[in-house]
Amino acid sequence: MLDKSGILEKWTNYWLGWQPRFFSLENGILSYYQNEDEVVNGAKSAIRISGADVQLDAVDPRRFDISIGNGQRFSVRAQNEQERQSWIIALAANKQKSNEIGGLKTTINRSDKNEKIARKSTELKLFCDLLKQQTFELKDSLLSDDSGEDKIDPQMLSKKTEMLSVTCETFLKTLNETMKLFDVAKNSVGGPPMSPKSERTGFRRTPSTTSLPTGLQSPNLPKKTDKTHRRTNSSNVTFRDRSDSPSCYDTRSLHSFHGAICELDTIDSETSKHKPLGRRKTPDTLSLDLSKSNIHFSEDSITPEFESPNEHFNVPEVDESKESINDVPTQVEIKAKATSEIKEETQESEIVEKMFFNEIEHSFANIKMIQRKDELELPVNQFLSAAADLLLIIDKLGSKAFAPVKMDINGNITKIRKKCESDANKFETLEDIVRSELSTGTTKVSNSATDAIMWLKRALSFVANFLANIVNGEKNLTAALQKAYSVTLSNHHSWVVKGVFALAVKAAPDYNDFIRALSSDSANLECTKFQKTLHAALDKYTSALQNQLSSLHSFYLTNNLEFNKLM
Ligand SMILES: CCCCCCCCCCCCC/C=C/[C@@H](O)[C@H](CO[C@@H]1O[C@H](CO)[C@@H](O)[C@H](O)[C@H]1O)NC(=O)CCCCCCCCCCCCCCCCC
Repeated sequence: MLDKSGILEKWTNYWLGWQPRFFSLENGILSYYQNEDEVVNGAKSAIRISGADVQLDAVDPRRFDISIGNGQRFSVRAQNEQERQSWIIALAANKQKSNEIGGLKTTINRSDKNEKIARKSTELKLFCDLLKQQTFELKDSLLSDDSGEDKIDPQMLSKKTEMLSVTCETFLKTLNETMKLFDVAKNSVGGPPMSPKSERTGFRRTPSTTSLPTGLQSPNLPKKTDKTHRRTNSSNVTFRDRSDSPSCYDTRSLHSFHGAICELDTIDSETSKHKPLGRRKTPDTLSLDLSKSNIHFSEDSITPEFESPNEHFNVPEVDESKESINDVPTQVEIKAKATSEIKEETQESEIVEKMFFNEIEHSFANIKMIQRKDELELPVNQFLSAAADLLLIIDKLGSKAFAPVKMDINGNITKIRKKCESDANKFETLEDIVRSELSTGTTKVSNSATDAIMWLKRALSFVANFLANIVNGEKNLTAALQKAYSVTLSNHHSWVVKGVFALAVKAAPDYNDFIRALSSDSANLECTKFQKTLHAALDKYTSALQNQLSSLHSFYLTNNLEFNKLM
């Protein structure tokens, strides 16, 4: 999960206005403290983010509001727009993750479809922000600097465009999924089905604000010409409306939500001037309550002060899932198990050939480190070949979302190889290469091999950590990746790359598909022997890689080469 902490200004009341507070987002809980020193004394308040809805303020680029249900919300301001984006991504990733873990439990009685739509909507908002930011970054990297010199770095450019294309693809995929969900939701409340053509493409023509299909438009919904009832802004997805009828899962609400998603760019922000919060009454607001995954009219949403005596921990109860009482195996099942065990015995000899680890030519598990003085060092060729072979698994997983990862690792392997080829010195170990750059003072020059080895080390640490999580029994790949990311790469990444990570993780396969990718097509994943053998091989591979990386990392630390510029 993308955890985050730092100072945000929180709206307190009209007397005190915006006050700096220390916020911490961890494991799906957003807590805040008077200041960082107060963390030891416990939070002033905390909310579970899975039950909250985050809204960007359309006017103030630093501000966002967090609705915590029952019409309650609080407002905060980041230091700048980028910092706000970074919080939004962290909140969205936490929300997404919390929902994966416990979302359905907390909303057991609510419509699954609406829950999904709500999540998709949050994701779309996030991707939209990411797209904008990545486009600006791309533009920036294409502009010459003040000296008039061309500062285009082809490798950097291609990395950025690759990441942008991942974001675009995921955005479209999510939009497509959202449209399908809408269609299902609408059909289930009596709306017309998609036309065969739009069904095929997954997209439909977007009704404009004034032209929702006749019959779908509520007489109470705002008319575009009616200035007093314009949409307030694009991000809040909140409408002014005259209606006073609260209604969950209302056909009319679903249609207006559909319109909202599709019209993000055409929404009028004229009426969106913000009153600072405090106790503010916003009568007749038609809002999309994403946390509850339903869309409702709240007649009277009072915004409480987060610090008022009424503010509270809004951590919804989680229903424990009930255990099945039907776990005792029947005689037939016992027999079947015995038969499959016999089969497994006979398959045992084939198992060994059926795994990624035996198919690759170069494995970290087979690397023999080289003794130098008191230290063991890493043989260049063996290590780079093992890293290159690791990428084969990414090919097998097949998603384009992993392209930036492949490119990054491949790029570094190539840089290191080139360094070896261009230098008359014969480098036996990776450490030899770094020592050579240390002696010439070139470790920090652009495209140095020292830099490439450092990033390769970081990428592989991520992989090793991810695999260790699997070896330790984590069966949720997204969780394994997120845990690995938070302890290895996250500290080195800017919020844009963190966003790309959040997207790439969405393309992660499920556990069985991953195991299948590590096996041959004919492998029997159910077979216990196969599982044990695979587990042992994975363990061996991971431990070897961890040892090698830890030795390389010590070398970097000793030589003060580990630096922390955010990428
Ligand atoms: C199950 C597979 C899921 C994979 C999900 C992975 C998602 C990771 C997404 C991260 C995207 C990062 C893209 C690139 C970021 C770069 O900006 C960053 C910095 O680059 C460096 O910049 C330097 C300065 O200019 C430059 O000099 C240097 O050359 C360049 O590298 N790079 C990084 O942060 C490195 C990120 C690498 C991420 C590695 C992920 C590897 C995932 C592999 C998973 C497969 C595991 C299966 C293994 C099974 C084996 C048995």
